[in-house]
Amino acid sequence: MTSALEAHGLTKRYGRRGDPALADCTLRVPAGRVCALVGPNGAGKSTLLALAAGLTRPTAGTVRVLGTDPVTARERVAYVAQDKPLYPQLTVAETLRLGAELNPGRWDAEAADRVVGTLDRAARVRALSGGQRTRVALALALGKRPELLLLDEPMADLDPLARHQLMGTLMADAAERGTGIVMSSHILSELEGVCDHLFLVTGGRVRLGGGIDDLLTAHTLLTGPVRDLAPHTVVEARVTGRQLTALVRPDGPVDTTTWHTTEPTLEDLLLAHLRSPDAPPLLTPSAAADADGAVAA
Ligand SMILES: Nc1ncnc2c1ncn2[C@@H]1O[C@H](COP(=O)(O)OP(=O)(O)OP(=O)(O)O)[C@@H](O)[C@H]1O
Repeated sequence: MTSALEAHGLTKRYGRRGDPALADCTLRVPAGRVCALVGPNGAGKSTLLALAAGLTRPTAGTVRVLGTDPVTARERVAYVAQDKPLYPQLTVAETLRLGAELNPGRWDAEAADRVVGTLDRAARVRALSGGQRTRVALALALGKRPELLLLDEPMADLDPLARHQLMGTLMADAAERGTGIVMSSHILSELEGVCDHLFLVTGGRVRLGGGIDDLLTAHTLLTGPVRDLAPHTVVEARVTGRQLTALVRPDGPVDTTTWHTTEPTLEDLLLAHLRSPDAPPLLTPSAAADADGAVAA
């Protein structure tokens, strides 16, 4: 099965000095999935999206999009950058016309129109609010009928109602046409129930990646007495008085006579990994790409 995005040893260094923005990333996003890219400021999320969009070249390693190199894939991919670049002097209607002209044979005026919603078509882009501009940028992206949408913090400046509405439109479209989506976001509540895949990036490295259900079931929250947690892999352990609370990746059955176990929420999982930078990385099989470039089963 073709991957939406596949990276092998992908590294990006902007200058000669300092740490790379992205370091030796090997990952795979299966086609047709809705994938979240999360991580703190400066983690490398935008860099990964820009590499996938073919806007910048890797310093080392490779990235492939829809089975080909990102520049060749551009026609089949829509990318909405964090700053949503648009022509400020054009009206909304002129911007949509430009979208149609730039995408002959592909343009879906109806889809673009749905995203623009009630926005005044005669308004100039420069007179729009940040959230309204986001609508226009997303309309251009969706109107292109892409096979893959790369969205860099798409909902950051939308009000809650608009966010909910637009997310609904995007997801309905993705479900109907099998469009893949890879989007970065800081808003965890925006992702839960919407995304089926997730990558957590910190310091330019992928810490966690795969199907969200697989990631959740690979972890267990334990509470109980302060005891050795071996043989389980400990992501985070905290002691309050005589009680231990730990997020572990079980290695074999957990002793439920000693520990009370629950499945973590997505937020538990992400926060524990963010607080424990030394926890070993984990990619589930669907997110892992073999070192020789072949896709893992
Ligand atoms: N054009 C650039 N020139 C130099 N350094 C850059 C450039 N773009 C990004 N960086 C650096 O690369 C690192 C990763 O930045 P990136 O924008 O990819 O992070 P991010 O995870 O998207 O952050 P945020 O959540 O704040 O948007 C940061 O240290 C940033 O300063």
